[in-house]
Amino acid sequence: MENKESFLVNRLRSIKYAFKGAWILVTTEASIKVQVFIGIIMTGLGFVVGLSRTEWIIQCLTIGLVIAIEGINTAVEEIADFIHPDKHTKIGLIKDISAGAVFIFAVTAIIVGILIYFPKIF
Ligand SMILES: Nc1ncnc2c1ncn2[C@@H]1O[C@H](COP(=O)(O)OP(=O)(O)OP(=O)(O)O)[C@@H](O)[C@H]1O
Repeated sequence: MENKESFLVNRLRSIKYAFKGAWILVTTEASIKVQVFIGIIMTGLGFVVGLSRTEWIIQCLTIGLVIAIEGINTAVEEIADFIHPDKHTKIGLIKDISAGAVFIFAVTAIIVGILIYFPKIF
């Protein structure tokens, strides 16, 4: 019972830290703010055009993944700056690769958006 309680307390503490991290991202990171803003606009647009259940699922997943990957990119940048605050080609490469991963999914999200909205608008 004691183990079960400490497990639950630990899980709740992890959720608290995760909320704290999400709050830091949403309130301090310009790129995350932009993605959240786009997510809100797309959600509004979804109601306007009347997305199907499947389209809502795909849109929610896409918006969530864009923001989550952007968040991981921010964490990579923070680690890079922490372990090596000065300029270094390796740090530049690490940041470029991390930004590249964000870019790949951002392009994917645009393609998903075109596939969902193009037939509804045109
Ligand atoms: N310490 C460094 N050493 C070498 N190159 C760096 C370093 N820091 C940044 N760079 C180069 O500058 C680019 C931008 O880095 P930066 O940390 O400013 O990211 P950013 O995309 O501007 O971040 P944000 O998403 O916070 O705006 C990197 O992708 C990398 O090419």
